[in-house]
Amino acid sequence: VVFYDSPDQLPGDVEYDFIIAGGGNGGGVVAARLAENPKWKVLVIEAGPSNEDIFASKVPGLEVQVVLNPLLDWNYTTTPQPNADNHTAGYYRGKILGGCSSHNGLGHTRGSRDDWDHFAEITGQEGFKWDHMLRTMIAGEHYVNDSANLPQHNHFDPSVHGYHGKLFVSAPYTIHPLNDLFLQVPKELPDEFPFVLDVNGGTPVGISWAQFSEDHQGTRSSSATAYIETSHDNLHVLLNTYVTHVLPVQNSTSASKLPDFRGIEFAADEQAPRKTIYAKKEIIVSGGIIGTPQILLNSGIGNRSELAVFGIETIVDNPSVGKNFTDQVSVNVMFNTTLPNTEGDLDEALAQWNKTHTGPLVMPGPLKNQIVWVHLSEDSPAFSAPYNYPDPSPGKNAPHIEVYTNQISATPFPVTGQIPPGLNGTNTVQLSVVNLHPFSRGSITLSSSSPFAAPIIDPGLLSSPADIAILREGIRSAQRLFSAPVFSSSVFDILYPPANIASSDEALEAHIRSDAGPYLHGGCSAMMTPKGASWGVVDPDFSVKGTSGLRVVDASVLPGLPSGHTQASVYGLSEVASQVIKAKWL
Ligand SMILES: Cc1cc2nc3c(=O)[nH]c(=O)nc-3n(C[C@H](O)[C@H](O)[C@H](O)COP(=O)(O)OP(=O)(O)OC[C@H]3O[C@@H](n4cnc5c(N)ncnc54)[C@H](O)[C@@H]3O)c2cc1C
Repeated sequence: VVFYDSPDQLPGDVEYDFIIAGGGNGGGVVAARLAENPKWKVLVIEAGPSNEDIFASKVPGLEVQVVLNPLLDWNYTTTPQPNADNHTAGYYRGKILGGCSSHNGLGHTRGSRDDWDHFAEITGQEGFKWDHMLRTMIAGEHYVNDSANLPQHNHFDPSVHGYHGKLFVSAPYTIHPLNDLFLQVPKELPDEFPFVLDVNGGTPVGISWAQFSEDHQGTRSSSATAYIETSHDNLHVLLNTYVTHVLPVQNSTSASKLPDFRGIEFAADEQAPRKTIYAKKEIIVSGGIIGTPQILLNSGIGNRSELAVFGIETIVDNPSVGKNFTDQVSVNVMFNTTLPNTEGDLDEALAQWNKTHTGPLVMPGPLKNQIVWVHLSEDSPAFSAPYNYPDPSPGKNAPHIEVYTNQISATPFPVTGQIPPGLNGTNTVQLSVVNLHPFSRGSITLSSSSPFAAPIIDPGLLSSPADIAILREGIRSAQRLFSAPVFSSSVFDILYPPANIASSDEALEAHIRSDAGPYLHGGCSAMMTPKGASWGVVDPDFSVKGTSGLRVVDASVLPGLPSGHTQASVYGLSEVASQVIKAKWL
């Protein structure tokens, strides 16, 4: 791979077959896969810097240092959320080669077979069917032992993993008494919390050991390290450069009558001169859930009346661009506990990581060892009278709820709601309860005619009352989990929200509205729909409706959210997109 740090360095005499706008999670995969053909020249244009010298991006436990670094993140904030007490939330997105895969929490979860079969059915993209997706994900994976070579028996199912692919995945864990307690729960409450041998086998409902995108050295594996850095010199990467527009080719000779969007305009910053180049074959937009709709809208692909407000000429009138944006919703929950707290000394941990690549910093958090996924039953109060909300889950293998422990600490996790008096000083087990399949939809819209201005980000948090009912039942599920007999002498009352609030639907609803935030697993803002559908942004072959020469490959094309964290889905769908694009040009 050849890197250029600014537009001035880009050679003027290279004709690229493919140009990719955004070198993030999806863009990195598709760039590297296309560059596997030595006859093709591929260019990636990425707004952020290289990941190579960013130490905190390598060390899983230093994730937050990258996320909160204003030079490596886009620092977005949502609009005030009217259904969540009007609060705003930070909406983090990586601005670094590898995108979010260079600064996320590394949790690697493929979703359920029901999610992918459903995605295939509603889009017509056969490659999304679970059986094909599983083969694709296995082929892309290089599963390894964790850096401390901890016992792995009964932690994973070797038959659902790949050992020769690009992305490193492993299952490190910290040693803590909670591990064995969690393993006892499936014996005591097997109906709601069965033991699942592998979090990534397609049937994830229950309690399983977590897996992470990192290698045998306890070092992050990302689309930048696993895909881009391992490519040959026919892959060029232009860093620190913004894509402002994709442009139609004038007097195109393309057989298609549709606008031929093989041009791309870019600049180092708002003051710098704009440059334009054209791809011989295709432009692929991979700017992520916010950057992608922003680039399309700036380029005149969007709702005509909304574009007119900013004086942008509409080339393709498509009202779906930037709409349907959705994210999972999480709330903080804390229980009183006598279990040992998980706080440690950062300097010591860093010294250990530097010396042996083991210890707490191998993990993105001190207690992310096991993940709990719950499928609410058909007669759950959320789906029964008086609420009778529809069930958003695509099938019995797809959980509605995630319960994920973060840490045990005497210091309350920062929360937006009121901390109950007396909580300080009590050890609390702190967890996230997440609604994985929200009905609520928001939008990404332009705020200005300048392509450099942050767009308006509205996740539409809790705009559907069903999402609140599901979160209520999620909190109650977490209460049932910690009421298992095995916790009788170690985990006690729910402290946040307090028990009297958790027991009342109305009080719990008010609490959820005050505490809920986006889980940063957004998707669907340039959603895939069947060919010929009157709505949606891309066709099943990832091409932008109403255009030629232009595709989108990133989380924005997801037709819904998976039952899990989103990066494995982005790796998987980007591999499928690469197969589709390669097949077209062979
Ligand atoms: C803090 C955080 C923690 C997370 N934790 C997890 C986790 O533990 N597990 C998990 O599975 N998922 C996690 N996620 C979500 C997951 O990382 C994302 O869903 C996924 O990586 C998104 O991939 P993408 O390709 O759609 O976008 P991105 O990876 O965001 O890629 C978009 C790229 O395009 C670039 N770009 C955007 N606009 C432009 C422009 N105009 N010009 C040039 N470049 C541009 C960006 O800089 C970025 O590099 C987390 C996300 C965040 C923010």
